[in-house]
Amino acid sequence: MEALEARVASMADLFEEEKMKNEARLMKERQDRMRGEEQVKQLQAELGEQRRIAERVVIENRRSVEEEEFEQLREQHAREKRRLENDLDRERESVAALKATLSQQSTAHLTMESTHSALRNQITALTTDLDTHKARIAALEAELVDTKRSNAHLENELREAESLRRKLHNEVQELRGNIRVFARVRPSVRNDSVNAVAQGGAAADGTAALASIRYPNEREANQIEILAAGESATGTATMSKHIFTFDRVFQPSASQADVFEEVAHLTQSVLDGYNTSIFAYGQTGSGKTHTLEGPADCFLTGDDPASHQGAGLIPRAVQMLWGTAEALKDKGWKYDFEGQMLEIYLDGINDLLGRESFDKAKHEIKHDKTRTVITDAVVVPLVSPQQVFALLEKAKKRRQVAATLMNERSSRSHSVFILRVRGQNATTMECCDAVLNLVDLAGSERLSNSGSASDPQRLKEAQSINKSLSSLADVIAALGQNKASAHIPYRNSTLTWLLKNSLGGNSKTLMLLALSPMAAHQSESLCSLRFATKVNATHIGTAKRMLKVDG
Ligand SMILES: Nc1ncnc2c1ncn2[C@@H]1O[C@H](COP(=O)(O)OP(=O)(O)OP(=O)(O)O)[C@@H](O)[C@H]1O
Repeated sequence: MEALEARVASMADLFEEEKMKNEARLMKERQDRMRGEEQVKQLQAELGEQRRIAERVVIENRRSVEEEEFEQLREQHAREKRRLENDLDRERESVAALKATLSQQSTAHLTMESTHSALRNQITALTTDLDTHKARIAALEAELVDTKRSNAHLENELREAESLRRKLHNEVQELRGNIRVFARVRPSVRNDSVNAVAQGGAAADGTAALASIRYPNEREANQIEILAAGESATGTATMSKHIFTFDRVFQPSASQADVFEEVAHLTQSVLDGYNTSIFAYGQTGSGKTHTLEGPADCFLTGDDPASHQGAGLIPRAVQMLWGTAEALKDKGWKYDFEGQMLEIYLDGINDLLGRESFDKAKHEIKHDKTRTVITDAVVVPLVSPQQVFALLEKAKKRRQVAATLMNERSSRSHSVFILRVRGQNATTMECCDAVLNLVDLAGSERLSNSGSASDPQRLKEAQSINKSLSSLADVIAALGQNKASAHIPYRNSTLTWLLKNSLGGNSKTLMLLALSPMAAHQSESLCSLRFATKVNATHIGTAKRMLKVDG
């Protein structure tokens, strides 16, 4: 009990102690709270003060920003004002300009109105004119129809007249005999002076002396006269005059077109079925190739070498034959052409269109009644003048190759272009088959002038040329005897044997004698002129048309 009482007493002490501690703590807490509240009040007062300061700062900042903005706005307004003032000035100026334009345009408008009314009057007048013209055009159209009709009629008549002209030309040709000789004297060329200087025969001014040549019968243009210095039997110097008459003589001034004009009809007769041969004869350098072909690059002159003013007989004849064949289509004719290009050198044949660039084949010439065949030689169907020119150029190159290989042999070989023409007329059932030979003969100079004395190859060439040219003369002379039984020595040379079917009574022959104008060549010219005179004196009978009617 005592323990319990002691315990209660200690517990009461503890309780008292605890109570006192609590009160002390509560009092302390009250004190702390009172101190905190004071601090809070103080802080709140400070905070209020800070807020006021901050608000003042904010207000001041805002005011300064607003002042800046105000300043910017003021400047912007000032700028805007200036810009507007400028715009206003400009607008004022443009209004002033527009006012000026307006006043001009009003004036222009007034002018235009008066022009307009004048034009309207003009239109009325023109409309009246137009009506008149329309009526006139209608009348002219009617006239044109009439003219076309009468043109067609005239064209028909012209075609018939052309046929008649061709027939008459052939008849005249037949009456005059079928060998014609034309002589052509070439102008002096630069090479003449070069050669004369080289041979010491040039005049003091470096030019070569010209032969004394005259053309007595200007109107007929068929005579040439050469005045040659010589010696009498007693040794006195003499001057002899040699006059030669041919079918036509061309002076150095004659153009290629002038020469062709005279030869055109003859070449054209191949379309009528006449075998025709044209030989260019003369000494080396006398103008044979120039007359037949033209300048060196004559077949390379664009698409149409025949239109070149220097073009020779061959390109012109080819162009004309194709043109005429085309025109004759209206009359029912259809023509086929084929060609061969050969060279005769040392009496042998070289095929200039052969497969090899230098032909080594041995060719034989075979004849039947109308046709001549050269074995192993190329025959090319020809479809256009351009194709012919290309082949002629090829042949020319081949000849040059051979010439380079064989020392200028082109002057010492004959070149033969054979153009075979076959025609058929579906309306009349006529058909024809004829050949045009265009032959550039080798230089005709005599042995003494051919440089053959010192060179055996030259001697062989010169002998071969002489043989073939004299065979040609013999054949022509034999044909001139006009005897059915006469022996014609065609076989004496490859040239005459090749051309057998195109020489003689059945065909037309033209010898184009080329002559140099130079004094140094005068004696050769006289020889050529004498040869041509013999040919000209030959009268070969009537040419026969190689024409038959089918059915
Ligand atoms: N009518 C002419 N007009 C202008 N030049 C010409 C005329 N005839 C010839 N010639 C010129 O004279 C020179 C000799 O002519 P070309 O070559 O035709 O002679 P050629 O007789 O054929 O000679 P070759 O026997 O050597 O073949 C060439 O330069 C040629 O251009």
